Amino acid sequence: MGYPIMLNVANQSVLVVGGGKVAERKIYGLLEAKAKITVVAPTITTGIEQLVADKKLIWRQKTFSPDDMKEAWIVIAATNNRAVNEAVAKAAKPYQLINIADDPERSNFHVPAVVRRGRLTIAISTGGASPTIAQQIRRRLEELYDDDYGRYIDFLYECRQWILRHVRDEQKRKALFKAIADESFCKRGNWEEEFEQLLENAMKEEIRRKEE
Ligand SMILES: C[C@@]1(CC(=O)O)C2=NC(=C\c3[nH]c(c(CCC(=O)O)c3CC(=O)O)Cc3[nH]c(c(CC(=O)O)c3CCC(=O)O)/C=C3\N/C(=C\2)[C@@H](CCC(=O)O)[C@]3(C)CC(=O)O)/[C@H]1CCC(=O)O
Ligand SMILES: NC(=O)c1ccc[n+]([C@@H]2O[C@H](COP(=O)([O-])OP(=O)(O)OC[C@H]3O[C@@H](n4cnc5c(N)ncnc54)[C@H](O)[C@@H]3O)[C@@H](O)[C@H]2O)c1
Repeated sequence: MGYPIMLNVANQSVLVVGGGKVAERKIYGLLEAKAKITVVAPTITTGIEQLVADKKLIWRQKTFSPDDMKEAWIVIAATNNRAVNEAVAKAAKPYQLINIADDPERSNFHVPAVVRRGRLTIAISTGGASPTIAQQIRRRLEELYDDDYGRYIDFLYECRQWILRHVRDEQKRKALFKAIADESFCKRGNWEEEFEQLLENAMKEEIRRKEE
């Protein structure tokens, strides 16, 4: 059973061995997370070519050699050659994070299907049982949690920061966090106005208590 974590890969070196369809898909996910990507492959897809032209990553046009792995924190082997993918697995140091596209057993992490909505991230893994099912579940969740929901999550983030900075009373904080995370609050849709109203009521109470 995998241990799920959210990895901060911003500005970290990632090596992708292979430049085909699978490599391209993983690269898009890595770029979203702002990783510093090097691709080693004799040929690349037109999608990856475009990323090279836009200076989003570095392409070394060559076949893999173990030296390519020196700087990398994360290594993804996605060539169409089993022996090459195996050579990548063999060259990995114990502290490197490694994903072998055709050999989950030799990988020390798997890539889940992902839904992103603002600050919300939902990752789906079937533990190697069926990537196709992971994709199906992603599509269902994408319908359930639409872009509007992402805006709501980002609104909650702003509120939370404000509350943490300005509301001292712990009970009051908790009550506010709970109120804005309520399903009916989300559904009514007047988030800003209702939040202000909630704050006003909370502050009134504070003033009244001070006067007593
Ligand atoms: C979720 C997703 C993320 C991503 O890759 O970004 C992902 N695979 C996706 C799609 C997909 N993969 C495959 C198909 C073709 C249909 C089919 O075979 O079912 C499709 C569908 C398609 O392409 O449409 C084939 C396949 N995949 C693996 C093997 C090797 C093996 O199992 O031995 C083979 C056979 C290769 C062969 O036969 O040669 C292995 C892995 N694929 C994983 C992740 C990891 C386990 C995740 C989990 O268990 O949930 C794991 C272990 C390693 C890894 O790569 O991290 C992404 C969907 C993203 C999305 O749409 O949201
Ligand atoms: N994990 C997954 O999600 C998933 C999904 C489908 C397929 N697969 C597996 O992933 C692998 C790649 O599939 P694909 O469809 O992207 O293949 P592809 O044929 O589209 O691309 C293969 C890439 O590997 C490169 N390559 C070949 N030899 C190389 C070497 N010695 N050094 C560096 N690069 C080299 C090629 O230049 C090409 O860019 C296959 O083994 C396939 O079984 C995995």
